[in-house]
Amino acid sequence: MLTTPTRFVALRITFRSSNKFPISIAPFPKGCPQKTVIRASANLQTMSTPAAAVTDAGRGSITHVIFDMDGLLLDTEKFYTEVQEKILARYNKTFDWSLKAKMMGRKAIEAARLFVDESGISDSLSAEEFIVERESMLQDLFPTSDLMPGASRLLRHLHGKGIPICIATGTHTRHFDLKTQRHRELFSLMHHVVRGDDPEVKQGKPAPDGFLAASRRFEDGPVYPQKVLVFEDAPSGVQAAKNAGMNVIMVPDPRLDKSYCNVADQVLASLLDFKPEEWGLPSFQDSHN
Ligand SMILES: O=P(O)(O)OC[C@H](O)CO
Ligand SMILES: [Mg+2]
Repeated sequence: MLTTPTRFVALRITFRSSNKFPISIAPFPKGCPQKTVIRASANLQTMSTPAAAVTDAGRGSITHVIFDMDGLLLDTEKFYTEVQEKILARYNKTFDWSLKAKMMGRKAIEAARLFVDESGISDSLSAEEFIVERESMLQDLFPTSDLMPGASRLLRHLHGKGIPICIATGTHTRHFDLKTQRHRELFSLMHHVVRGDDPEVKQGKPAPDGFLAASRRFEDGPVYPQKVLVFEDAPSGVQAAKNAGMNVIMVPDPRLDKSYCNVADQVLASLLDFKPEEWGLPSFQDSHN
């Protein structure tokens, strides 16, 4: 009989080798064996992964960079959390980070279905009703969005060095416009933006659609996946980048269970910790310290 950790290992290997993406991502149990970590692992408490832990696959050969937006460039995940906590409180339930981890990064309707189903309120509130209800609250919050630490420095650096950059976000166009309205100049540095309601994004993250569309739209695209570096904060987004065959750096919220960090090639506590030269990109001239 298989032990629980071994069962997780078997699922993991089947999943990766078949190149399929899951509908939902189950976390590894805490303390999963080191051998299940196919790429670099990192403990969120220990900040950035040592350079030696970065795999060789795309290292030194990155030519293009794709950014996630919510929770990575913009501090917007807190708005979703706040609103969802309020809604669940009405049903005497709490919104926890295991549900948050599954929802983040996904298209709105996909996240909404997870929310009502997994919190057990689907008999009282449909996914569609949930979206309508949270919308009025989010509309007021999104225009106040702040940048995440290091986002401006990194985007300006890569753009200034001529590295093509773009965004692949699960957010639809109307929310994108609200969230970025205070940051138009910075976001204008992007070569292009692929949003969740883009016709080429048939399925949201963890499907690779958004990242593959983003790769195709570079001037010299489609770019060979191993030459692309993706920055993500969400488990579904990290998996989407891997499903697209790309390199991925995860910058997770520290409250996210560390078991979600095993898929990324590198895990950083902040964009400020990124060292471009580890990936063959021009190094920063400044120091953030
Ligand atoms: O993290 P993003 O940018 O793909 O956005 C996804 C949702 O809008 C928020 O989780
Ligand atoms: Mg995100």
